[in-house]
This record gives sequence, C-alpha cells and structure tokens, in this order.
Amino acid sequence: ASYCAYTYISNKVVSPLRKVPGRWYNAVSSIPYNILLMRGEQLEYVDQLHREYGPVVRVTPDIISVADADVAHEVYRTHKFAKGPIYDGFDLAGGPNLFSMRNLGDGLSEFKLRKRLMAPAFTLSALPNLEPMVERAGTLPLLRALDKYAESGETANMMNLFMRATFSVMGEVSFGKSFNLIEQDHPILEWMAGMLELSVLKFAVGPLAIEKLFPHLFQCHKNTIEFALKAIKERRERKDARPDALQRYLDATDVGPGEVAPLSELDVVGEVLVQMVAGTDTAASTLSWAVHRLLAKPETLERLQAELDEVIPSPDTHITHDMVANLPYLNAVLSETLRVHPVGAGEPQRCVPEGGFTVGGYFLPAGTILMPGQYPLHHLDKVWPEPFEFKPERWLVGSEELHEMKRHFFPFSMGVRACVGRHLAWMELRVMLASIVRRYDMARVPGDDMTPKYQLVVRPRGEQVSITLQRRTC
Ligand code: HEM
Repeated sequence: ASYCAYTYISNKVVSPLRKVPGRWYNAVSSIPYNILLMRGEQLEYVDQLHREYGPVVRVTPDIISVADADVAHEVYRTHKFAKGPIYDGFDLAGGPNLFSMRNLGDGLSEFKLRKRLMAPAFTLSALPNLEPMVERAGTLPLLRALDKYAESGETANMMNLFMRATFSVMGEVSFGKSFNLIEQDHPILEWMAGMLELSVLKFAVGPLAIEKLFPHLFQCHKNTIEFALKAIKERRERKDARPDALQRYLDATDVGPGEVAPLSELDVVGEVLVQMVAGTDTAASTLSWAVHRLLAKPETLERLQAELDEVIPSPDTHITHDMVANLPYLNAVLSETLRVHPVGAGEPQRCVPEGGFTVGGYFLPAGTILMPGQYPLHHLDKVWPEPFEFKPERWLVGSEELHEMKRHFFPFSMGVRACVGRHLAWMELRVMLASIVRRYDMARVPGDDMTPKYQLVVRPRGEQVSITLQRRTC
C-alpha cells in the first residue's frame, strides 16, 4: 500500500509531467503501456490517446508522445535529442550498432565512424551498383516463383515471398552473397523474428527478459549471430571481395601490430545484422501492405495497371528503376502505403536533453522520453481527411498541398538519424511492385489476419497475405 501510494504521489501529484494530459493509469505505471508494446498494439493506442487528449499526451510516467510536425522537425534535426532506452534492446551483437547507438555526447564520433563506413554504399549515386543486386537476388527469383504459382493455381503467401526476396537482396548487398531464400528454405527469417521479439521484450519487461523465461527467443538470437559470423567468415575467405560497406567494415577490423582496431569482429556482426533486419522486414512488410491495400480496393489496382500498361510494353518486359521511378500513380500508391502503414514507426523514443524542452506549454525536464512519432502525424485528420482510408489519389495534388502533406510524412524518419537505406528501399519497392502488377492479375484469398503488429517493424499479425495469380497476356 505504501509503495502504491508513493508511486501514485510521485508520478501523478509531484512529477513535473503531472499536468500533461492522458489516462491516469498511464501516468502512474508503465505496465499498461508495456503490455501493449509487448503485444505490438501500442501504435493505435497512442493515436487514440491523441484523439482524446490533444497533441501532447503522457503514455507512461516517463514517456510523452507528441503529434506536432514542428516539434518532430525540431527534435529529429539535431543530435541533441539522443535515442531512448528502447534502442538498447537492438544492440544485436552485444554492443551498439549504427541503429542502436543512442549517441550521447562522446558516442557521436563512434557513430560518425560507422556511418562513414556504411552510408556511401546506399547513397543515390550508389543505386546503379545496387540495382543489379536487387534484380538478381530479389525481383527475378520472385517472378520465377510467382510464375509457378500462376501456373499451378496454388495460393501464394506474398508476405513470405517478399521476406525471402528482400532478405536475399540484403544478403547480396550486405554480404556480397545471395542466400537464395526464394529457391531454398532456411530458418534464418524465423530466427530474426525471434531476435526482434526479444529486443522489444528487453525494454518492456526489463531484467525479466532472461534466458530461462524465453529460451526459444534467446536461441533464435544466438542462431542469427552464428549465421552472420559464418557469412562474414566466408566473405573474408572469398577472393572476389567488393569495395562495399562490409569490406570497409572488415578493413576497419584489420590493423597493424600494436594499433587498436576501430571495430571488432562482433561490431561488424552487429552492423550487418542491423542492415539485414532494417532492410528486410521493412521493405517486405511495405510491399505486403501495398498488395493488400491494392487488392482491397480494386479501382486503385486497375489505375496502377493502366499507368504501367502505358509505359511498359509487355507483361514480360524486364522493368528497370529508370522506367518507373517517376510514375505518379505508382509513387502515390507507395507513399500512401507508407503513410497508412509506416512500418518503421514503432517506438521512436528520443531523450530530452539538459535544460529541458517545452512542448505545447508543458515543460519536460531533461531525461523525459519524447516520442514525436510518425503514426499519429500520418493520421492527423486535418492533414489527411479520412486518415485510415487508402487513397493514393490524395498525393496527386498541387505543390502547396503537397508541401504540407510532406511536412507530416516521414516514413524513413528524418534529420540526423534518418534511414540510411531509403534510396535502396524506394528502388526495391518501385521495381518489385511494378513488376508484379504489370505481369499478373491478382485476387485475394480471404481469411488472413491483417491487424498490424509491431515487432520493431509493423507487419500483418497473421504474417500472411494470400493471393492467387494469373499471368497477363497483354
Ligand atoms: C521500406 C523500407 C524501409 C523503411 C520504411 C525504413 C524506415 C526506417 C526508419 C523509420 C528509421 C528510423 C528508425 C528510428 O529512428 O527508430 C530507419 C533507420 C535505419 N534504416 Fe531504414 N527503412 C527501410 C529500409 C532500409 C534499408 C533497405 C536499409 C538498408 C541498409 C535500412 C537501414 C537503416 C539503418 C542503418 C537505420 C539507422 C540509421 C540511424 O540510426 O542513423 N533501412 N529506417
């Protein structure tokens, strides 16, 4: 009773955050919110809180969510707002990596070093190098597999096929080797999913996330690390090494006698795992949501097919990024998918720096965790009428309206910690979706559980997007 009274008084009566609106129990305890986080249901909940209480709400005693584009731009613009504690769970190989580095003070130079090693491989000017990899490891095997489904009339699970295709692409990009997951089975995707579930659990249940309670998830994590170590070892032994991000990482582990290597072998594992995780689930889930949304609203699929039919001569044409990069409706479909389902938007915690920060008239002391999340901003009624409806045509407007929409749209985050792989992702999304929509007529097989579930990436809960396909003839 004393503990409850103390917790209530310190969080609800004397806390500097006491005036921030929200449900009383969220102000008193993290448990209700963390249960939602563990179940992957927190995004809709936080959005609902904003609808009830306004742009600033308290979601736990220490976490404040803000649905205000100006605040989001201010927070993401600089390194002043370090990433929050949830990112510790994504230290996938024991130490911090480019994604999980919370980047406080001294961390900045370490972060810069890693970014300098990785980023050049993913810039706009690197796309011509990346495109053949996307094609060889992703699009072509995917189309070969879908042709078989079309021939046999069997149901294809697009979520699974997209996961396999994007993982193989990231294998090419990150390890210089495709894992051919479309053609052959491997439990790596299951292991990676287990590892991510564990990462979220580490934050939600804290010290209780121990091996004895979650042996399967710990095993998944270990298997994933072993998988990465083996792939790195094979890469070291190959003679045909490319000058890619992995090579730069490996070079940073090899130094002369007496020198200290900037990166250890495990650091390299952490970096490549992050690339695999960040580049696989995100793109696969976005493509899955796109297919789901297009099939649920056939007029959007017809319009996309009409646009592609005009510029792509035949369903068998080999589609390159140049052919589709500027197609207005294709881009509108993908933007709308990323708006409704910002797959990387789960829990963007940022810490208020020394000196505090004032939002909406509420002073937040240093250390408060702030979430200027994509999800509530992507669903603001005043910017996006009927925000839960999938309406690609809302993107086909004049530049003034578009400017306001884009200010509220950041599926790849923005500022100093924006997604490193966003250009690669856009290319993959455009080429894969265009290739499928131009080549097949598709129909949905009902029964999949499409409730969104957060597990670092927001994916369909049932992990299935079931369709049947037919090859198009013209
Ligand atoms: C549709 C595809 C993708 C989406 C929607 C997406 C989204 C995001 C978002 C929202 C963040 C910021 C997360 C946060 O601050 O919590 C992020 C960071 C990151 N993404 Fe992506 N991403 C995608 C694809 C990729 C790909 C293909 C790569 C491959 C290299 C990648 C690598 C990264 C990395 C390394 C970071 C961490 C950057 C940092 O913290 O400085 N992403 N991504």
